[in-house]
Amino acid sequence: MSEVWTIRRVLEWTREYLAEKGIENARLETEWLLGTALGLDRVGLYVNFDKPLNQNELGTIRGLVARRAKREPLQYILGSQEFFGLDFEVTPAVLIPRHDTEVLVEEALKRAPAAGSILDIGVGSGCIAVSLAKSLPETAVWGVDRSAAALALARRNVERHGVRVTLVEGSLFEPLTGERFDMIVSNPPYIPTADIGTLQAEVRDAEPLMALDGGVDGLDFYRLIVSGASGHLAPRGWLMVEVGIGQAEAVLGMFTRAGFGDCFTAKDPNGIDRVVGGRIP
Ligand SMILES: C[S@@+](CC[C@H](N)C(=O)[O-])C[C@H]1O[C@@H](n2cnc3c(N)ncnc32)[C@H](O)[C@@H]1O
Repeated sequence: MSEVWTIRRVLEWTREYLAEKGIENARLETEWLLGTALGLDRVGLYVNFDKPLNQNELGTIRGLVARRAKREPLQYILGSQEFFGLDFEVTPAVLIPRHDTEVLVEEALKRAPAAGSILDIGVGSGCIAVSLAKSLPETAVWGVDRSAAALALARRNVERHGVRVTLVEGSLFEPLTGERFDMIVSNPPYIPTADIGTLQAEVRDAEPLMALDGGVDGLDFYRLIVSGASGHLAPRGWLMVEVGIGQAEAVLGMFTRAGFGDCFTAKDPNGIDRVVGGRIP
């Protein structure tokens, strides 16, 4: 006799299965996965609790749940992540936007000229550049990344949100000869190479190494960005970067030694110094 799999039954079974696999928010994640597979929001799932699912629907759900059980990040499976109130497409070509990075956008918006120019180094999904372009429609926003696959996705996110961002491929300032900006922002790779193996499986095995590895002490990109920025900033131009836990002091030291003034740090919602900034004289 074939069993009847209702939404309620699949929800319960999947929640238990994912919890056994060590997924922390198994109930919530189950709802997201089923909702995506069935094209329903949370309320839609609940009002259809007793609806039996057909073989096609069960097959789709099985595929998504198997991916999550193998610790693929939920955002890659769902194909999106919210950042600064906007929905971004994400694929394994890019780092999943983190809410901590919103502090960098907030600090940039406090200081950005209304109609200037901003460069985002390591644009990835485009979450920072698109958020800035959305809030500053008169500003020329640029994004650079070494990854062609990341840039292709950033381009889709730029189009999705109807903004204008100039995207260029290359390493750091290399494709930007002769260009100067009123502000440079960056969330560069900052994990020390030796720590990458100790990261959560979802990050270590699924997110691009090129987005994570910051060299032996994690600070390689800050050295390169701080030393190169003055050649690409307009007078009084700001540089601001996201930093990892415990890196703010070292990065602030690089800013002051390089002659940046009005230096500051800003904390994320957990009270961790997350942004370092300053401007050239
Ligand atoms: C930590 S991710 C940040 C992505 C996105 N800006 C965000 O905040 O979610 C760093 C990005 O820097 C890019 N990247 C790594 N090395 C680079 C380089 N030498 N030049 C330009 N971009 C680089 C990676 O491809 C990745 O997209």
